[in-house]
Amino acid sequence: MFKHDHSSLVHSSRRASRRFHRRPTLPALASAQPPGCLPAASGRAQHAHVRRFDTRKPEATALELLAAELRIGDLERALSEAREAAHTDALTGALNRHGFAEAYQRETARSRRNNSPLALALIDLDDFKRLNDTLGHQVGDEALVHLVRVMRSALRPSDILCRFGGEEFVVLLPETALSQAINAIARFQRQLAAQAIPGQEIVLTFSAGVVVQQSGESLEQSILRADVATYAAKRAGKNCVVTG
Ligand SMILES: Nc1nc2c(ncn2[C@@H]2O[C@H](COP(=O)(O)OP(=O)(O)OP(=O)(O)O)[C@@H](O)[C@H]2O)c(=O)[nH]1
Repeated sequence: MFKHDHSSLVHSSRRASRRFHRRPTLPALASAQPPGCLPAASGRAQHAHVRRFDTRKPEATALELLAAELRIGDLERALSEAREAAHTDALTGALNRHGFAEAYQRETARSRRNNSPLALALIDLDDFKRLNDTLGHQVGDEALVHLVRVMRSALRPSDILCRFGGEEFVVLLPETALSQAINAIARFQRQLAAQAIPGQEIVLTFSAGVVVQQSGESLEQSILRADVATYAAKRAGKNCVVTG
């Protein structure tokens, strides 16, 4: 009986000790007591508490650091996705106006620094309203995606492509003189004519106005000249390139 009582005391003491050591190892964040404050228990418990603080704190810190690093990684990914979304047209993946404005600043600065020509083309799909009206907006959207895909494959990787609005796109061609820009856009025209919209038997055509940025000219002024040239291309019967 006595022996039994003794062993049960030992067992209950060991169980208490195991329970104690199984407690969470990140206590400082959630504890009602300030760090280092000893519980109102026996001297034995106080001793255990001090030991727990001394030996487990480095472990807790490593876990906290790891959790913080993972969280920072998540936040960086979310930030990069938000930045991308703010600069990109959701339908086609081309830059939107905001993204284009940034790219334009970068390219005009480079063009000035290197004294190299910077060409700009305004591209406006022909009879897009008719396509929407006859085949529906869904096919109209697919046509826009198709246009951007073909344009990407036809142009240089360094050329910058922006959906300016609706069925109107702007392409910035760095280090490109006027005659080279006309050739590039005409090549794109030929490639587009050779590829129907996937699942449809329709090819797209567009009218384009091409300019080279003049010294001291703003983006708005370049776009206006390109717009006048595009309008001239429409009046000339569409599916052609006019310079401004
Ligand atoms: N499917 C689709 N259609 C769009 C989108 N944005 C604009 N449009 C349509 O594009 C059409 C543009 O019509 P218009 O400005 O008359 O131009 P167009 O029919 O191409 O005529 P031209 O430029 O003279 O050849 C309108 O019907 C718009 O609704 C879009 O994101 N998706």
